[in-house]
Amino acid sequence: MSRPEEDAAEPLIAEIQDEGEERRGQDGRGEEVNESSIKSPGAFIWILTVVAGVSGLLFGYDTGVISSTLISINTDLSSRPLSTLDKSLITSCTSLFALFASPLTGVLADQWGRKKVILLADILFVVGALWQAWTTSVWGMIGGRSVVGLAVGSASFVVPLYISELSPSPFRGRLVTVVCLFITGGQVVAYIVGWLFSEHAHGWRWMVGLGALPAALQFGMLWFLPETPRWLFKVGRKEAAKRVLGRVYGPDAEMKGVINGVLRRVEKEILEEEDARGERGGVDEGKNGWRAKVERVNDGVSQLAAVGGNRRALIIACMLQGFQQLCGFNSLMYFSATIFSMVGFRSPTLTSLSIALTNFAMTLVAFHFIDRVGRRRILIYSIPVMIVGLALCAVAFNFVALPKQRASSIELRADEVTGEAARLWPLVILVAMVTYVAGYAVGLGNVPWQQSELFPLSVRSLGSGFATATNWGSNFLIGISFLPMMEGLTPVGTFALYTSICVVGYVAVIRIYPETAGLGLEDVGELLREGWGVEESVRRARSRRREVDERVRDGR
Ligand SMILES: O[C@H]1[C@H](O)[C@@H](O)[C@H](O)[C@@H](O)[C@H]1O
Repeated sequence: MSRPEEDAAEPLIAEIQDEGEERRGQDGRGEEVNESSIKSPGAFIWILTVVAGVSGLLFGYDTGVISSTLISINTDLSSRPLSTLDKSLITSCTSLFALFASPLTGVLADQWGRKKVILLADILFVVGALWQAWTTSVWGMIGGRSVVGLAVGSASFVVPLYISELSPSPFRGRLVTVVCLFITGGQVVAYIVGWLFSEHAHGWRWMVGLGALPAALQFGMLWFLPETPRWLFKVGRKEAAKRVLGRVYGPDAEMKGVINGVLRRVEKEILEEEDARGERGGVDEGKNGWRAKVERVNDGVSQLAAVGGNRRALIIACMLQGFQQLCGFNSLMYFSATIFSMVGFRSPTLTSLSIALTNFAMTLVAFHFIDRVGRRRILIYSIPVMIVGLALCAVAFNFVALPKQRASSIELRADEVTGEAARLWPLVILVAMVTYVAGYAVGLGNVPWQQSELFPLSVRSLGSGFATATNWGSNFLIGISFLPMMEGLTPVGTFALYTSICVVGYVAVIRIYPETAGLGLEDVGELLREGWGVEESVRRARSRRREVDERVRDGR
């Protein structure tokens, strides 16, 4: 965290206090009430979300395109066919480098600001895409995919953070979900591009190279967009923070009160944090230079572990990100064509498009409901659907006569599976998988990306970086273990294991994940200060819903 360089905004605090005081309701939470009366996010915030969301498109595209790339490379790299080891390394190096990038750029996002990290990710996306398109060797490809991994790792944590720090709280969930729409949309585009280019000689070079285009476009557009008001305020640029909030909320008089309310809460959080740091004997914010920076990172890490509220936020964020991956979804994303081929579908690539399309379509449903229904409730409704889908898959695999060949072979044909089972049970598996993916996309596929709202400003970036690293670590684990598990544990065992992971995840969500929908970013920290805050959050969410219903009924 850099030293606040005071700008000409000294009177601002007094102004904030006066207006904030004026607008606070009897319950002392007036700003929250004001924000909830905003009807729509406004054009500026939409433009900003869409431009930032392009990183999600790149994330989805680069992770989705690999399955068709691998089957189109033939002998183009190192003048030989790809071995199983080559394929595993090319696929998994992206998640591995993403895993390293997220906590690292979590530190950078505090020191440079959120926007500069997105710009850095764009440069990496362009370099990685062109590198892959031009490479002639397997190791060159692994190098290019690793650079893309650094880009995906940085973008996947900083973009939700950027959007959530800019969004008015009633729309924060939906606006962050736009990123997930871009991710899942990017995966659909990748499947389609893969299918279009797979027939062309060296078409895979286009598949991977095309990723440079949106990144370059985003780089150009992002220059004109602002830094987040929370980060600006944190580094002492209070007037700039106020100007950005003015663009987010609009110029009218009522909004002035809302803006001051937001600034007031941010300031209160910063002051409380400084007091706590003083008591703990933390690093002097006035110091600069590398040593002080490293000390500050150490201080951030120990704050995350030692302060109860931060620790709880970190546990919840990492738990959700871990379950998002360990429930096995990406084994379908990466290997559904292999599975559908194994169980006898004649056109496995086309069948696997149904997985990507369901994922995208149901993320649209999440987009519609996430703020109305709430994060916690949406998980409570959707995880059981995943459990049913996975359990049905495990049962159905019992009745499919699988060929004796290795599960990793994609060359199997339907006529190797005989009898009635060849017709009915593969269809049951398809329906079960689509059901599972639908449940996933509505809840677990996107709720964990709301992670930034769990952390107070002082550790928001670092905490989100660690949670994103948990996501990529678990993603890596699923990617390398799926095919061996299908062989060693059998498909029934593999899907039964994913089912039990979902059951554990469900219980954990019920016990420790509070409802954060509709709360101001600064209120979430208060909720987690003394405990998990589940009951209190559910009570508050109920009363907020009642309030909105009444407003709708009265036509306000
Ligand atoms: O939120 C996204 C989304 O659900 C993607 O489809 C999935 O591939 C990613 O791993 C996940 O983080």
